[in-house]
Amino acid sequence: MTELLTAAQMRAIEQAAIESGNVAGLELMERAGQGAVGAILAEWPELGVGEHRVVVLCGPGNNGGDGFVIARLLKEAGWEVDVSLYGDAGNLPPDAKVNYERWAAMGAIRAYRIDPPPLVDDYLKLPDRFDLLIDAVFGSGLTRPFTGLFTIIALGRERLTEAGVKCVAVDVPSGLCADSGRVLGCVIPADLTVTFHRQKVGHFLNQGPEVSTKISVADIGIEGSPRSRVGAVGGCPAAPGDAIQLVETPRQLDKFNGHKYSHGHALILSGGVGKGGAARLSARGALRIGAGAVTIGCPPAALIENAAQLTAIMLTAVKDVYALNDILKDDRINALCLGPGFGVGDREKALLAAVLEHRSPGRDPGPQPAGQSQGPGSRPGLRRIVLDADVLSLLAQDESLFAKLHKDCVLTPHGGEFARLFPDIAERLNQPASTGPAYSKVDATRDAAKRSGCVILFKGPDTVIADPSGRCSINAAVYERSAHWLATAGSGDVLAGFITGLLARGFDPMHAAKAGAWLHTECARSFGPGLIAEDLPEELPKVFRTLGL
Ligand SMILES: NC(=O)C1=CN([C@@H]2O[C@H](COP(=O)(O)OP(=O)(O)OC[C@H]3O[C@@H](n4cnc5c(N)ncnc54)[C@H](O)[C@@H]3O)[C@@H](O)[C@H]2O)[C@@H](O)CC1
Ligand SMILES: Nc1ncnc2c1ncn2[C@@H]1O[C@H](COP(=O)(O)OP(=O)(O)O)[C@@H](O)[C@H]1O
Ligand SMILES: [K+]
Repeated sequence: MTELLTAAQMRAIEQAAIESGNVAGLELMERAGQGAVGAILAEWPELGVGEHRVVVLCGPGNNGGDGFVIARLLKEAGWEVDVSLYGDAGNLPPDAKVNYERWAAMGAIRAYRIDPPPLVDDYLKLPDRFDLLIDAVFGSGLTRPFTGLFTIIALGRERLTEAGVKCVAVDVPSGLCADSGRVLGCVIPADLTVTFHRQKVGHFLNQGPEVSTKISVADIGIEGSPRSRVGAVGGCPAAPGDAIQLVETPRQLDKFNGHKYSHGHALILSGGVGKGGAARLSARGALRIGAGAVTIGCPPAALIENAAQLTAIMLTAVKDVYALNDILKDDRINALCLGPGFGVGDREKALLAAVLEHRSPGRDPGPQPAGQSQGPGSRPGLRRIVLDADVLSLLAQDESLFAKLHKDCVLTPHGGEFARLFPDIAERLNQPASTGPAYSKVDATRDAAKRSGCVILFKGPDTVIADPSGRCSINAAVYERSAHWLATAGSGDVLAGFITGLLARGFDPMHAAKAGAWLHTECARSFGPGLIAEDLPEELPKVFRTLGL
Protein backbone atom coordinates (compact mmCIF):
# COMPACT_ATOMS: atom_id res chain seq x y z
CA MET A 1 0.00 0.00 0.00
CA THR A 2 1.54 3.31 -1.05
CA GLU A 3 0.29 6.23 0.95
CA LEU A 4 0.64 9.68 -0.58
CA LEU A 5 0.86 12.69 1.71
CA THR A 6 -0.37 16.24 1.60
CA ALA A 7 1.92 18.96 2.95
CA ALA A 8 -0.17 19.19 6.12
CA GLN A 9 0.01 15.44 6.69
CA MET A 10 3.79 15.47 6.22
CA ARG A 11 4.12 18.35 8.67
CA ALA A 12 1.98 16.48 11.22
CA ILE A 13 4.09 13.33 10.83
CA GLU A 14 7.31 15.32 11.17
CA GLN A 15 5.93 17.11 14.22
CA ALA A 16 4.89 13.82 15.81
CA ALA A 17 8.39 12.40 15.23
CA ILE A 18 9.98 15.45 16.84
CA GLU A 19 7.53 15.46 19.77
CA SER A 20 8.26 11.77 20.40
CA GLY A 21 11.73 12.92 21.44
CA ASN A 22 13.43 10.40 19.15
CA VAL A 23 14.68 12.92 16.64
CA ALA A 24 15.22 16.68 16.36
CA GLY A 25 14.09 18.82 13.42
CA LEU A 26 17.72 19.66 12.69
CA GLU A 27 18.54 15.97 12.41
CA LEU A 28 15.65 15.43 9.98
CA MET A 29 16.97 18.27 7.84
CA GLU A 30 20.46 16.74 7.89
CA ARG A 31 19.03 13.37 6.81
CA ALA A 32 17.01 15.10 4.06
CA GLY A 33 20.19 16.68 2.69
CA GLN A 34 22.08 13.38 2.94
CA GLY A 35 19.19 11.59 1.22
CA ALA A 36 19.22 14.10 -1.61
CA VAL A 37 22.97 13.75 -2.17
CA GLY A 38 22.65 9.95 -2.07
CA ALA A 39 19.84 10.02 -4.63
CA ILE A 40 21.79 12.32 -6.94
CA LEU A 41 24.83 10.04 -6.94
CA ALA A 42 22.66 6.98 -7.42
CA GLU A 43 21.00 8.63 -10.43
CA TRP A 44 24.22 9.94 -11.98
CA PRO A 45 27.15 7.86 -10.67
CA GLU A 46 29.48 9.83 -12.95
CA LEU A 47 29.00 12.80 -10.62
CA GLY A 48 30.67 10.77 -7.88
CA VAL A 49 34.07 11.01 -9.60
CA GLY A 50 36.08 13.97 -10.90
CA GLU A 51 35.53 17.66 -10.32
CA HIS A 52 32.08 19.17 -10.56
CA ARG A 53 30.36 22.42 -9.92
CA VAL A 54 26.92 22.90 -8.41
CA VAL A 55 24.63 25.89 -8.06
CA VAL A 56 22.37 25.66 -5.01
CA LEU A 57 19.33 27.92 -4.93
CA CYS A 58 17.94 28.22 -1.42
CA GLY A 59 14.57 29.71 -0.51
CA PRO A 60 13.28 31.41 2.63
CA GLY A 61 11.97 28.29 4.43
CA ASN A 62 13.08 24.80 5.42
CA ASN A 63 13.35 23.74 1.79
CA GLY A 64 16.14 26.30 1.63
CA GLY A 65 17.54 24.72 4.82
CA ASP A 66 17.82 21.39 2.98
CA GLY A 67 19.67 23.30 0.25
CA PHE A 68 22.30 24.57 2.71
CA VAL A 69 22.87 21.01 3.96
CA ILE A 70 23.31 19.77 0.38
CA ALA A 71 25.75 22.62 -0.33
CA ARG A 72 27.84 21.68 2.71
CA LEU A 73 27.87 17.96 1.93
CA LEU A 74 28.89 18.50 -1.69
CA LYS A 75 31.60 20.98 -0.70
CA GLU A 76 32.95 18.41 1.77
CA ALA A 77 32.97 15.92 -1.11
CA GLY A 78 35.20 18.27 -3.12
CA TRP A 79 32.65 20.04 -5.31
CA GLU A 80 32.83 23.67 -6.30
CA VAL A 81 29.66 25.12 -4.77
CA ASP A 82 27.78 28.38 -5.52
CA VAL A 83 24.98 29.24 -3.11
CA SER A 84 22.24 31.81 -3.59
CA LEU A 85 19.55 32.69 -1.06
CA TYR A 86 16.15 34.03 -2.11
CA GLY A 87 15.00 35.83 1.01
CA ASP A 88 16.26 37.41 4.18
CA ALA A 89 18.72 35.33 6.21
CA GLY A 90 17.39 36.98 9.38
CA ASN A 91 13.93 35.51 8.79
CA LEU A 92 14.95 31.91 8.12
CA PRO A 93 13.19 29.34 10.34
CA PRO A 94 15.47 28.02 13.15
CA ASP A 95 16.80 24.78 11.58
CA ALA A 96 17.36 26.46 8.21
CA LYS A 97 19.14 29.29 10.01
CA VAL A 98 21.55 26.84 11.69
CA ASN A 99 22.39 25.30 8.33
CA TYR A 100 22.71 28.73 6.74
CA GLU A 101 25.31 29.59 9.37
CA ARG A 102 27.11 26.27 8.98
CA TRP A 103 27.40 26.93 5.27
CA ALA A 104 28.35 30.59 5.79
CA ALA A 105 31.36 29.37 7.79
CA MET A 106 32.66 27.51 4.74
CA GLY A 107 31.48 29.45 1.68
CA ALA A 108 29.92 32.58 0.21
CA ILE A 109 26.22 33.30 -0.19
CA ARG A 110 24.64 35.65 -2.69
CA ALA A 111 21.45 36.96 -1.14
CA TYR A 112 18.51 38.36 -3.12
CA ARG A 113 15.53 40.13 -1.59
CA ILE A 114 12.01 38.88 -2.12
CA ASP A 115 10.27 42.04 -0.85
CA PRO A 116 10.68 44.63 -2.16
CA PRO A 117 11.98 43.02 -5.38
CA PRO A 118 15.61 43.72 -6.30
CA LEU A 119 16.45 46.69 -8.54
CA VAL A 120 16.36 46.08 -12.29
CA ASP A 121 20.13 46.13 -12.56
CA ASP A 122 20.40 43.38 -10.00
CA TYR A 123 20.28 39.99 -11.68
CA LEU A 124 20.74 36.38 -10.73
CA LYS A 125 24.44 35.68 -10.99
CA LEU A 126 25.30 32.19 -12.13
CA PRO A 127 28.70 30.74 -13.07
CA ASP A 128 29.36 30.27 -16.80
CA ARG A 129 29.56 26.52 -16.50
CA PHE A 130 28.15 24.12 -13.94
CA ASP A 131 26.97 20.51 -13.83
CA LEU A 132 24.16 20.47 -11.32
CA LEU A 133 21.44 22.83 -10.14
CA ILE A 134 19.83 22.21 -6.77
CA ASP A 135 16.37 23.73 -6.58
CA ALA A 136 15.71 24.28 -2.88
CA VAL A 137 13.71 27.47 -3.34
CA PHE A 138 10.22 26.31 -2.31
CA GLY A 139 8.94 22.96 -1.08
CA SER A 140 5.72 22.07 0.63
CA GLY A 141 5.36 25.57 2.08
CA LEU A 142 4.49 27.31 -1.19
CA THR A 143 1.59 29.60 -0.35
CA ARG A 144 1.49 32.08 -3.22
CA PRO A 145 2.60 32.25 -6.85
CA PHE A 146 6.31 31.84 -7.50
CA THR A 147 7.28 35.10 -9.19
CA GLY A 148 10.28 37.40 -9.18
CA LEU A 149 13.97 37.10 -9.86
CA PHE A 150 14.44 33.35 -9.38
CA THR A 151 11.90 32.54 -12.07
CA ILE A 152 14.70 33.43 -14.50
CA ILE A 153 15.85 29.86 -13.84
CA ALA A 154 12.42 28.49 -14.68
CA LEU A 155 12.27 30.50 -17.88
CA GLY A 156 15.81 29.63 -18.94
CA ARG A 157 15.49 25.95 -18.07
CA GLU A 158 15.83 24.71 -21.67
CA ARG A 159 19.14 26.49 -22.08
CA LEU A 160 20.43 24.78 -18.95
CA THR A 161 19.42 21.39 -20.34
CA GLU A 162 21.20 22.18 -23.60
CA ALA A 163 24.29 23.08 -21.56
CA GLY A 164 24.11 19.65 -19.91
CA VAL A 165 23.08 20.94 -16.47
CA LYS A 166 21.07 18.45 -14.42
CA CYS A 167 18.36 19.92 -12.25
CA VAL A 168 17.35 18.35 -8.96
CA ALA A 169 14.25 19.49 -7.10
CA VAL A 170 14.32 19.17 -3.35
CA ASP A 171 10.95 17.74 -2.23
CA VAL A 172 8.96 19.33 -5.08
CA PRO A 173 9.94 21.46 -8.08
CA SER A 174 9.68 25.07 -6.89
CA GLY A 175 6.36 26.54 -7.98
CA LEU A 176 4.56 23.19 -7.89
CA CYS A 177 1.89 22.87 -5.22
CA ALA A 178 2.68 19.70 -3.24
CA ASP A 179 -1.02 18.94 -2.69
CA SER A 180 -2.55 19.61 -6.08
CA GLY A 181 0.24 19.24 -8.65
CA ARG A 182 -0.79 22.64 -9.94
CA VAL A 183 1.70 25.34 -10.79
CA LEU A 184 1.49 28.57 -8.81
CA GLY A 185 3.03 31.25 -11.00
CA CYS A 186 6.16 29.67 -12.42
CA VAL A 187 7.87 26.31 -11.97
CA ILE A 188 11.41 24.99 -12.28
CA PRO A 189 11.06 21.60 -14.02
CA ALA A 190 13.38 18.96 -12.56
CA ASP A 191 15.29 16.04 -14.05
CA LEU A 192 15.06 14.33 -10.67
CA THR A 193 12.90 15.13 -7.64
CA VAL A 194 14.06 13.90 -4.26
CA THR A 195 11.29 13.83 -1.70
CA PHE A 196 11.28 12.69 1.90
CA HIS A 197 9.56 9.84 3.78
CA ARG A 198 6.67 9.53 1.29
CA GLN A 199 5.72 10.79 -2.14
CA LYS A 200 3.38 13.77 -2.05
CA VAL A 201 -0.06 13.85 -3.64
CA GLY A 202 1.00 16.67 -5.97
CA HIS A 203 3.71 14.48 -7.50
CA PHE A 204 0.91 12.46 -9.11
CA LEU A 205 -1.70 15.03 -10.08
CA ASN A 206 -2.00 17.50 -12.90
CA GLN A 207 1.41 18.90 -13.91
CA GLY A 208 3.20 17.12 -11.05
CA PRO A 209 4.53 14.17 -13.06
CA GLU A 210 5.51 16.34 -16.04
CA VAL A 211 7.71 18.69 -13.97
CA SER A 212 8.90 16.24 -11.29
CA THR A 213 10.03 13.84 -14.08
CA LYS A 214 11.37 11.16 -11.76
CA ILE A 215 10.85 10.72 -8.03
CA SER A 216 13.31 9.34 -5.53
CA VAL A 217 12.07 8.90 -1.97
CA ALA A 218 14.71 9.44 0.70
CA ASP A 219 14.21 7.72 4.02
CA ILE A 220 14.71 10.28 6.80
CA GLY A 221 14.42 7.73 9.57
CA ILE A 222 10.85 8.29 10.77
CA GLU A 223 9.51 5.12 9.17
CA GLY A 224 9.66 3.11 12.38
CA SER A 225 8.09 5.84 14.50
CA PRO A 226 4.63 4.85 15.75
CA ARG A 227 3.12 7.96 14.18
CA SER A 228 4.73 7.80 10.75
CA ARG A 229 1.45 7.19 8.93
CA VAL A 230 -1.55 9.43 8.31
CA GLY A 231 -3.97 7.22 10.18
CA ALA A 232 -1.73 7.50 13.22
CA VAL A 233 -1.49 11.30 13.28
CA GLY A 234 -5.17 11.75 12.53
CA GLY A 235 -7.21 14.74 11.43
CA CYS A 236 -5.04 16.96 9.30
CA PRO A 237 -7.08 19.89 8.01
CA ALA A 238 -6.04 19.31 4.40
CA ALA A 239 -7.09 15.69 4.41
CA PRO A 240 -10.61 14.75 5.41
CA GLY A 241 -11.27 11.02 5.44
CA ASP A 242 -8.58 8.45 4.93
CA ALA A 243 -5.15 9.02 3.49
CA ILE A 244 -4.82 9.09 -0.26
CA GLN A 245 -3.58 5.82 -1.66
CA LEU A 246 -1.89 5.00 -4.90
CA VAL A 247 -3.85 2.22 -6.62
CA GLU A 248 -1.73 -0.91 -6.75
CA THR A 249 -2.05 -4.54 -7.78
CA PRO A 250 -5.60 -5.54 -6.87
CA ARG A 251 -6.02 -8.31 -4.37
CA GLN A 252 -8.69 -11.01 -4.38
CA LEU A 253 -8.99 -11.31 -8.15
CA ASP A 254 -8.54 -15.04 -7.82
CA LYS A 255 -10.51 -15.65 -4.62
CA PHE A 256 -13.82 -16.41 -6.20
CA ASN A 257 -14.31 -19.89 -7.47
CA GLY A 258 -17.61 -21.43 -8.47
CA HIS A 259 -19.93 -21.87 -11.43
CA LYS A 260 -20.53 -19.15 -13.98
CA TYR A 261 -23.37 -17.54 -12.08
CA SER A 262 -21.28 -17.22 -8.96
CA HIS A 263 -19.14 -14.89 -11.08
CA GLY A 264 -22.19 -12.74 -11.66
CA HIS A 265 -24.14 -11.60 -14.67
CA ALA A 266 -23.59 -8.16 -16.18
CA LEU A 267 -26.18 -6.38 -18.30
CA ILE A 268 -24.86 -3.71 -20.65
CA LEU A 269 -27.52 -1.51 -22.20
CA SER A 270 -26.69 -0.46 -25.72
CA GLY A 271 -27.82 2.25 -28.13
CA GLY A 272 -29.65 1.92 -31.44
CA VAL A 273 -28.67 0.80 -34.94
CA GLY A 274 -25.09 1.68 -35.84
CA LYS A 275 -24.37 2.80 -32.26
CA GLY A 276 -23.58 -0.53 -30.63
CA GLY A 277 -19.77 -0.55 -30.89
CA ALA A 278 -19.17 1.19 -27.59
CA ALA A 279 -21.43 -1.14 -25.60
CA ARG A 280 -19.83 -4.17 -27.31
CA LEU A 281 -16.42 -2.90 -26.14
CA SER A 282 -17.77 -2.60 -22.60
CA ALA A 283 -19.32 -6.06 -22.78
CA ARG A 284 -16.09 -7.62 -24.01
CA GLY A 285 -14.25 -5.92 -21.15
CA ALA A 286 -16.77 -7.18 -18.59
CA LEU A 287 -16.55 -10.75 -19.89
CA ARG A 288 -12.75 -10.87 -20.07
CA ILE A 289 -12.35 -9.47 -16.56
CA GLY A 290 -14.33 -12.37 -15.25
CA ALA A 291 -18.07 -11.73 -15.16
CA GLY A 292 -19.66 -15.18 -15.41
CA ALA A 293 -22.12 -14.00 -18.04
CA VAL A 294 -22.60 -10.79 -19.99
CA THR A 295 -25.73 -9.73 -21.85
CA ILE A 296 -26.16 -6.74 -24.12
CA GLY A 297 -29.64 -5.26 -24.05
CA CYS A 298 -30.36 -3.21 -27.18
CA PRO A 299 -33.39 -1.76 -28.98
CA PRO A 300 -35.11 -4.45 -31.09
CA ALA A 301 -33.99 -2.81 -34.35
CA ALA A 302 -30.32 -3.24 -33.36
CA LEU A 303 -30.57 -6.98 -32.62
CA ILE A 304 -29.40 -8.14 -36.04
CA GLU A 305 -26.41 -5.83 -36.06
CA ASN A 306 -25.35 -6.98 -32.59
CA ALA A 307 -26.06 -10.66 -33.28
CA ALA A 308 -23.70 -10.49 -36.23
CA GLN A 309 -20.91 -9.32 -33.94
CA LEU A 310 -21.36 -11.36 -30.76
CA THR A 311 -20.67 -14.94 -29.75
CA ALA A 312 -19.94 -15.49 -26.05
CA ILE A 313 -21.86 -12.36 -25.15
CA MET A 314 -25.62 -12.84 -24.94
CA LEU A 315 -28.14 -10.52 -26.48
CA THR A 316 -31.63 -9.45 -25.58
CA ALA A 317 -34.05 -6.83 -26.81
CA VAL A 318 -34.81 -3.95 -24.46
CA LYS A 319 -37.55 -1.99 -26.15
CA ASP A 320 -38.63 0.04 -23.16
CA VAL A 321 -38.88 0.18 -19.38
CA TYR A 322 -41.40 -2.69 -19.30
CA ALA A 323 -38.99 -4.95 -21.16
CA LEU A 324 -36.15 -3.88 -18.87
CA ASN A 325 -38.11 -4.54 -15.69
CA ASP A 326 -38.95 -7.98 -17.05
CA ILE A 327 -35.28 -8.76 -17.58
CA LEU A 328 -34.35 -7.46 -14.15
CA LYS A 329 -36.70 -9.98 -12.58
CA ASP A 330 -33.74 -12.30 -13.08
CA ASP A 331 -32.01 -11.62 -9.81
CA ARG A 332 -28.76 -13.12 -11.09
CA ILE A 333 -28.16 -9.91 -13.05
CA ASN A 334 -26.13 -8.15 -10.42
CA ALA A 335 -24.30 -5.42 -12.32
CA LEU A 336 -25.34 -3.00 -15.04
CA CYS A 337 -23.56 -0.60 -17.33
CA LEU A 338 -25.29 2.32 -19.00
CA GLY A 339 -23.78 5.01 -21.15
CA PRO A 340 -21.35 3.91 -23.84
CA GLY A 341 -23.11 4.60 -27.17
CA PHE A 342 -26.38 4.61 -25.25
CA GLY A 343 -28.05 7.77 -26.60
CA VAL A 344 -29.72 10.68 -24.84
CA GLY A 345 -33.36 10.37 -25.94
CA ASP A 346 -36.54 9.83 -23.95
CA ARG A 347 -36.22 6.01 -24.08
CA GLU A 348 -32.73 6.24 -22.60
CA LYS A 349 -33.84 8.69 -19.94
CA ALA A 350 -36.68 6.41 -18.88
CA LEU A 351 -34.38 3.37 -18.81
CA LEU A 352 -31.87 5.23 -16.68
CA ALA A 353 -34.54 6.28 -14.19
CA ALA A 354 -35.83 2.71 -14.01
CA VAL A 355 -32.37 1.25 -13.42
CA LEU A 356 -31.59 3.77 -10.69
CA GLU A 357 -34.86 2.99 -8.93
CA HIS A 358 -34.78 -0.76 -9.37
CA ARG A 359 -34.67 -2.90 -6.23
CA SER A 360 -33.59 -6.50 -6.52
CA PRO A 361 -35.35 -8.84 -4.06
CA GLY A 362 -32.03 -10.38 -2.92
CA ARG A 363 -31.10 -12.35 0.15
CA ASP A 364 -29.18 -11.43 3.25
CA PRO A 365 -25.51 -11.57 2.24
CA GLY A 366 -24.19 -12.40 5.73
CA PRO A 367 -20.57 -11.60 6.60
CA GLN A 368 -18.39 -10.72 3.60
CA PRO A 369 -14.65 -10.69 2.96
CA ALA A 370 -13.23 -7.16 2.56
CA GLY A 371 -13.94 -5.74 -0.86
CA GLN A 372 -16.23 -8.55 -2.01
CA SER A 373 -19.77 -9.64 -1.45
CA GLN A 374 -20.95 -13.17 -2.00
CA GLY A 375 -22.05 -12.90 -5.59
CA PRO A 376 -25.23 -12.36 -7.53
CA GLY A 377 -28.55 -12.12 -5.88
CA SER A 378 -26.94 -12.09 -2.48
CA ARG A 379 -27.32 -8.37 -1.99
CA PRO A 380 -30.74 -7.00 -1.35
CA GLY A 381 -31.66 -3.54 -2.55
CA LEU A 382 -30.22 -1.43 -5.29
CA ARG A 383 -28.32 -2.72 -8.31
CA ARG A 384 -24.65 -1.99 -8.80
CA ILE A 385 -24.33 0.23 -11.82
CA VAL A 386 -21.59 1.86 -13.87
CA LEU A 387 -22.71 5.12 -15.43
CA ASP A 388 -20.57 6.52 -18.23
CA ALA A 389 -20.61 8.64 -21.38
CA ASP A 390 -24.13 9.58 -22.64
CA VAL A 391 -25.73 8.80 -19.31
CA LEU A 392 -23.50 11.39 -17.67
CA SER A 393 -25.01 13.97 -20.03
CA LEU A 394 -28.50 12.83 -19.08
CA LEU A 395 -27.65 13.16 -15.40
CA ALA A 396 -26.21 16.63 -15.98
CA GLN A 397 -29.42 17.78 -17.67
CA ASP A 398 -31.90 16.41 -15.17
CA GLU A 399 -31.73 17.11 -11.45
CA SER A 400 -34.39 14.53 -10.60
CA LEU A 401 -32.30 11.81 -12.26
CA PHE A 402 -29.17 13.03 -10.48
CA ALA A 403 -31.05 12.83 -7.18
CA LYS A 404 -31.64 9.10 -7.74
CA LEU A 405 -27.91 8.29 -7.68
CA HIS A 406 -26.92 6.01 -4.81
CA LYS A 407 -23.87 4.47 -3.20
CA ASP A 408 -23.85 1.43 -5.49
CA CYS A 409 -23.31 3.62 -8.57
CA VAL A 410 -19.91 4.30 -10.10
CA LEU A 411 -19.69 7.41 -12.29
CA THR A 412 -16.74 7.51 -14.69
CA PRO A 413 -16.48 11.03 -16.13
CA HIS A 414 -13.60 12.48 -18.13
CA GLY A 415 -12.85 16.18 -17.68
CA GLY A 416 -15.62 17.43 -20.00
CA GLU A 417 -18.26 15.16 -18.50
CA PHE A 418 -17.15 16.11 -14.99
CA ALA A 419 -17.57 19.81 -15.84
CA ARG A 420 -21.11 19.19 -17.13
CA LEU A 421 -22.06 17.20 -14.03
CA PHE A 422 -20.38 19.39 -11.44
CA PRO A 423 -19.94 22.81 -13.09
CA ASP A 424 -19.16 24.73 -9.91
CA ILE A 425 -16.61 22.18 -8.71
CA ALA A 426 -14.95 22.12 -12.14
CA GLU A 427 -14.85 25.90 -12.24
CA ARG A 428 -13.06 25.98 -8.91
CA LEU A 429 -10.63 23.35 -10.13
CA ASN A 430 -9.95 25.12 -13.41
CA GLN A 431 -9.41 28.59 -12.01
CA PRO A 432 -5.74 29.64 -12.03
CA ALA A 433 -4.22 28.62 -8.70
CA SER A 434 -3.26 31.67 -6.67
CA THR A 435 -2.80 30.31 -3.15
CA GLY A 436 -1.28 27.11 -1.84
CA PRO A 437 -2.32 24.50 -1.06
CA ALA A 438 -4.46 24.83 -4.19
CA TYR A 439 -7.80 23.09 -4.75
CA SER A 440 -6.90 19.75 -6.33
CA LYS A 441 -8.37 17.00 -8.46
CA VAL A 442 -8.51 14.96 -5.24
CA ASP A 443 -10.55 17.70 -3.54
CA ALA A 444 -12.81 17.99 -6.60
CA THR A 445 -13.41 14.24 -6.85
CA ARG A 446 -14.10 13.94 -3.12
CA ASP A 447 -16.56 16.84 -3.31
CA ALA A 448 -18.29 15.28 -6.32
CA ALA A 449 -18.54 11.88 -4.58
CA LYS A 450 -20.02 13.50 -1.51
CA ARG A 451 -22.57 15.49 -3.51
CA SER A 452 -23.69 12.61 -5.73
CA GLY A 453 -23.53 9.96 -3.00
CA CYS A 454 -21.69 7.54 -5.25
CA VAL A 455 -18.21 6.50 -6.30
CA ILE A 456 -16.63 8.94 -8.74
CA LEU A 457 -13.80 7.89 -11.03
CA PHE A 458 -12.45 11.09 -12.58
CA LYS A 459 -10.40 9.98 -15.60
CA GLY A 460 -7.05 11.06 -16.95
CA PRO A 461 -3.41 10.04 -16.63
CA ASP A 462 -4.09 10.96 -12.97
CA THR A 463 -7.36 9.09 -12.46
CA VAL A 464 -8.79 9.96 -9.05
CA ILE A 465 -11.33 7.64 -7.43
CA ALA A 466 -13.31 8.71 -4.37
CA ASP A 467 -16.35 7.56 -2.44
CA PRO A 468 -18.82 9.66 -0.44
CA SER A 469 -17.01 8.96 2.85
CA GLY A 470 -13.83 10.66 1.59
CA ARG A 471 -11.84 7.48 0.82
CA CYS A 472 -9.68 8.36 -2.12
CA SER A 473 -7.12 6.71 -4.40
CA ILE A 474 -5.16 7.73 -7.46
CA ASN A 475 -4.56 5.38 -10.37
CA ALA A 476 -1.46 6.99 -11.78
CA ALA A 477 -0.62 6.25 -15.42
CA VAL A 478 2.54 8.33 -15.08
CA TYR A 479 6.26 7.85 -14.42
CA GLU A 480 7.07 4.15 -14.91
CA ARG A 481 3.36 3.40 -15.48
CA SER A 482 2.99 5.96 -18.25
CA ALA A 483 0.63 4.78 -21.01
CA HIS A 484 -0.36 7.89 -22.96
CA TRP A 485 -1.51 5.71 -25.87
CA LEU A 486 -4.53 4.89 -23.68
CA ALA A 487 -5.99 8.16 -24.94
CA THR A 488 -7.63 6.35 -27.85
CA ALA A 489 -11.29 6.28 -28.88
CA GLY A 490 -13.26 3.69 -26.98
CA SER A 491 -10.76 2.99 -24.21
CA GLY A 492 -13.14 4.59 -21.70
CA ASP A 493 -15.89 2.20 -22.85
CA VAL A 494 -13.63 -0.74 -22.05
CA LEU A 495 -12.88 0.73 -18.63
CA ALA A 496 -16.63 0.98 -17.91
CA GLY A 497 -16.90 -2.69 -18.89
CA PHE A 498 -13.99 -3.72 -16.68
CA ILE A 499 -15.59 -2.06 -13.66
CA THR A 500 -19.00 -3.59 -14.48
CA GLY A 501 -17.41 -7.04 -14.74
CA LEU A 502 -15.75 -6.63 -11.36
CA LEU A 503 -19.05 -5.46 -9.82
CA ALA A 504 -20.64 -8.58 -11.25
CA ARG A 505 -17.90 -10.65 -9.63
CA GLY A 506 -18.88 -9.16 -6.31
CA PHE A 507 -16.34 -6.39 -5.81
CA ASP A 508 -17.72 -3.40 -3.95
CA PRO A 509 -18.00 -0.21 -6.05
CA MET A 510 -14.84 1.48 -4.74
CA HIS A 511 -12.76 -1.67 -5.04
CA ALA A 512 -14.15 -2.41 -8.53
CA ALA A 513 -13.33 1.12 -9.74
CA LYS A 514 -9.79 0.94 -8.38
CA ALA A 515 -9.05 -2.55 -9.67
CA GLY A 516 -10.67 -1.78 -13.04
CA ALA A 517 -8.61 1.36 -13.52
CA TRP A 518 -5.40 -0.38 -12.49
CA LEU A 519 -5.95 -3.32 -14.84
CA HIS A 520 -6.93 -0.93 -17.67
CA THR A 521 -3.57 0.83 -17.36
CA GLU A 522 -1.73 -2.50 -17.05
CA CYS A 523 -3.36 -3.78 -20.26
CA ALA A 524 -2.25 -0.63 -22.08
CA ARG A 525 1.29 -0.95 -20.75
CA SER A 526 1.44 -4.61 -21.61
CA PHE A 527 0.25 -4.00 -25.18
CA GLY A 528 2.27 -0.84 -25.77
CA PRO A 529 1.96 1.89 -28.42
CA GLY A 530 -0.29 1.15 -31.35
CA LEU A 531 -3.04 0.06 -28.98
CA ILE A 532 -6.66 0.43 -30.02
CA ALA A 533 -9.57 -0.01 -27.62
CA GLU A 534 -10.34 -3.53 -28.89
CA ASP A 535 -6.89 -4.66 -27.75
CA LEU A 536 -7.49 -3.83 -24.10
CA PRO A 537 -9.80 -6.74 -23.16
CA GLU A 538 -7.69 -9.13 -25.23
CA GLU A 539 -4.61 -8.19 -23.25
CA LEU A 540 -6.21 -9.10 -19.91
CA PRO A 541 -5.30 -12.81 -19.97
CA LYS A 542 -1.63 -11.87 -20.36
CA VAL A 543 -1.86 -9.36 -17.50
CA PHE A 544 -3.60 -11.96 -15.32
CA ARG A 545 -0.86 -14.48 -16.10
CA THR A 546 1.76 -11.91 -15.08
CA LEU A 547 -0.10 -11.53 -11.80
CA GLY A 548 0.12 -15.29 -11.33
CA LEU A 549 -3.63 -15.90 -11.62
N1 LIG B 1 8.18 18.35 6.94
C1 LIG B 1 9.25 17.58 7.13
O1 LIG B 1 9.17 16.57 7.74
C2 LIG B 1 10.54 17.95 6.56
C3 LIG B 1 10.64 19.06 5.75
N2 LIG B 1 11.77 19.34 5.12
C4 LIG B 1 11.82 20.44 4.16
O2 LIG B 1 11.04 21.53 4.56
C5 LIG B 1 10.23 21.94 3.49
C6 LIG B 1 9.03 22.67 3.99
O3 LIG B 1 9.52 23.80 4.66
P1 LIG B 1 8.63 25.10 4.89
O4 LIG B 1 7.34 24.68 5.50
O5 LIG B 1 9.48 26.05 5.61
O6 LIG B 1 8.27 25.59 3.44
P2 LIG B 1 9.15 26.12 2.22
O7 LIG B 1 10.58 25.95 2.48
O8 LIG B 1 8.59 25.51 1.03
O9 LIG B 1 8.87 27.71 2.15
C7 LIG B 1 8.04 28.39 2.97
C8 LIG B 1 8.47 29.85 3.02
O10 LIG B 1 8.36 30.45 1.75
C9 LIG B 1 7.47 31.56 1.80
N3 LIG B 1 6.75 31.56 0.54
C10 LIG B 1 5.81 30.67 0.14
N4 LIG B 1 5.46 30.93 -1.13
C11 LIG B 1 6.20 31.99 -1.54
C12 LIG B 1 6.29 32.73 -2.74
N5 LIG B 1 5.56 32.41 -3.80
N6 LIG B 1 7.16 33.75 -2.83
C13 LIG B 1 7.92 34.06 -1.78
N7 LIG B 1 7.88 33.42 -0.60
C14 LIG B 1 7.03 32.40 -0.48
C15 LIG B 1 6.62 31.32 3.01
O11 LIG B 1 6.12 32.54 3.51
C16 LIG B 1 7.62 30.66 3.95
O12 LIG B 1 8.44 31.64 4.54
C17 LIG B 1 9.93 20.69 2.72
O13 LIG B 1 9.52 20.94 1.41
C18 LIG B 1 11.27 19.97 2.85
O14 LIG B 1 12.13 20.37 1.80
C19 LIG B 1 12.99 18.54 5.25
O15 LIG B 1 13.94 19.30 5.93
C20 LIG B 1 12.78 17.19 5.88
C21 LIG B 1 11.72 17.11 6.91
N1 LIG C 1 -2.44 10.48 -21.27
C1 LIG C 1 -3.07 9.44 -20.75
N2 LIG C 1 -2.37 8.47 -20.11
C2 LIG C 1 -3.00 7.42 -19.58
N3 LIG C 1 -4.33 7.22 -19.64
C3 LIG C 1 -5.07 8.14 -20.24
C4 LIG C 1 -4.50 9.30 -20.83
N4 LIG C 1 -5.50 10.03 -21.37
C5 LIG C 1 -6.64 9.35 -21.14
N5 LIG C 1 -6.39 8.22 -20.46
C6 LIG C 1 -7.36 7.20 -20.05
O1 LIG C 1 -8.01 6.73 -21.23
C7 LIG C 1 -9.41 6.53 -20.99
C8 LIG C 1 -10.16 7.45 -21.95
O2 LIG C 1 -11.52 7.44 -21.65
P1 LIG C 1 -12.55 8.43 -22.34
O3 LIG C 1 -12.04 9.84 -22.25
O4 LIG C 1 -13.89 8.14 -21.79
O5 LIG C 1 -12.46 8.00 -23.86
P2 LIG C 1 -13.54 7.36 -24.83
O6 LIG C 1 -14.80 8.16 -24.62
O7 LIG C 1 -12.96 7.55 -26.19
O8 LIG C 1 -13.68 5.95 -24.46
C9 LIG C 1 -9.61 6.84 -19.53
O9 LIG C 1 -9.52 5.65 -18.78
C10 LIG C 1 -8.45 7.76 -19.18
O10 LIG C 1 -8.11 7.69 -17.81
K1 LIG D 1 12.14 22.74 -4.33
